[in-house]
Amino acid sequence: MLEQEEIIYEKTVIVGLITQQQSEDKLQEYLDELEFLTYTAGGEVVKRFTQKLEKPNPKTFVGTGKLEQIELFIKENDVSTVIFDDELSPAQQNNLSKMLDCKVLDRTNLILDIFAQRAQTSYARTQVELAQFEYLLPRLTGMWTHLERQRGGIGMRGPGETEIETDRRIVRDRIALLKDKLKKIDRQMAVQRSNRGAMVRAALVGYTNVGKSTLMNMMGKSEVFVENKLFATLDTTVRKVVIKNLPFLLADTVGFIRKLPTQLVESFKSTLDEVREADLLLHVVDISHPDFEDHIEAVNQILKEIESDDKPTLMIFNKIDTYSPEHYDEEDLMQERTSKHYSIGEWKKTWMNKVGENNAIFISAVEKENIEEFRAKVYEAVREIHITRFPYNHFLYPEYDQNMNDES
Ligand SMILES: Nc1nc2c(ncn2[C@@H]2O[C@H](COP(=O)(O)OP(=O)(O)OP(=O)(O)O)[C@@H](O)[C@H]2O)c(=O)[nH]1
Ligand SMILES: [Mg+2]
Repeated sequence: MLEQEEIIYEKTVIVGLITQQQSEDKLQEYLDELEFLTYTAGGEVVKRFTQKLEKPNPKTFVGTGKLEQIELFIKENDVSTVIFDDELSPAQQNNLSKMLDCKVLDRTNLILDIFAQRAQTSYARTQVELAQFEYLLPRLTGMWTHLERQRGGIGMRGPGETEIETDRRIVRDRIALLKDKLKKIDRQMAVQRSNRGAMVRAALVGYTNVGKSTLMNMMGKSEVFVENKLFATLDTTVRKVVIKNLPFLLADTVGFIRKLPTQLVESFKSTLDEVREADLLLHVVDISHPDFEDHIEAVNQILKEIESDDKPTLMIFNKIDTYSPEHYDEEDLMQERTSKHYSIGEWKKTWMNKVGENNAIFISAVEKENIEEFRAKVYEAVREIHITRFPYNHFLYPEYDQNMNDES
């Protein structure tokens, strides 16, 4: 008999602020996401704490009263971890872990932790480790500042300082070593990429958990790890795909997220090279997610950061099978009709207007809805690039519907 592995989830509370830039609704969305991240990392959120503040308290992030509430709750409910929705400064992190006497994490921490948990290959592990050390380095300085203040400067220049200096040196050395290691792997990967010849290269990009790997499996008949958790994919997988005799390369890539730690974007640069060097992007969107438009924004922002925002792009709206608009009551004169009430048809019109009729596709990868249209539009987009690159074999690849019957 198979032994069932029991997963024990750590009891966790999450904390976020309502500020002028972050309305209550927005905060709840962020906290939903933070809760999903926590679950992915192995935590169970038992309570959310929120507070209205103009800006975070520089010492403790939340105000004193709120902190007392949190402390009490933690004691009474045996909570082991508190996670804050924004990046904490080294000082805040120190103060909070002392005062709350439990594990204190922030969003960056949590994401780094998930990446560390999920990194499979030595390449991914190296990239994550580098990001973790980059995150740690300024925090070692913070630890020192805190000791210095506590025990005073004079007479403290003994072992304390040496210790931290040593720690910092170790971390810096480690960072240099990891960067070196990555450089070597990068060179190998670049060679691999250049060996792939002149085939058109497409990359699946998008927010985490939208269905990129599911689509990849569907297209490439390959088995890529799919899971309803965040960041299932950390390594780029490239497969040769053939639609109607036209071969091209398709890459599945790491999912993006709002407030992605900068350390991660940097250390994952080489993974993201696959995106940077792609001829065509398939930007996958989970239309059933209430914040999908924010997700598109966040993805576009990261594409801009890696200088890939000007590539030909197909917008793939996935999971139409689970999309349901909010109910709109026409009798209710107080209620305004907004995009939350749009039908799939209305979204189609909106996006086709925005990006062009051929560049917006609405599908369900799981229920296999509209897959024929998806294949046709991807074929057309690849073909477009292909015939610009190889004008002489134009005739080999006719328009999609001219060879509909010739299944390949
Ligand atoms: N209902 C529904 N679920 C889907 C669809 N496509 C994918 N999913 C589910 O969405 C979840 C995430 O799918 P993945 O393919 O792992 O998503 P991903 O974009 O690769 O995620 P990361 O690698 O984490 O960035 C899985 O549980 C899939 O089964 C769809 O069309 N409809
Ligand atoms: Mg994936």
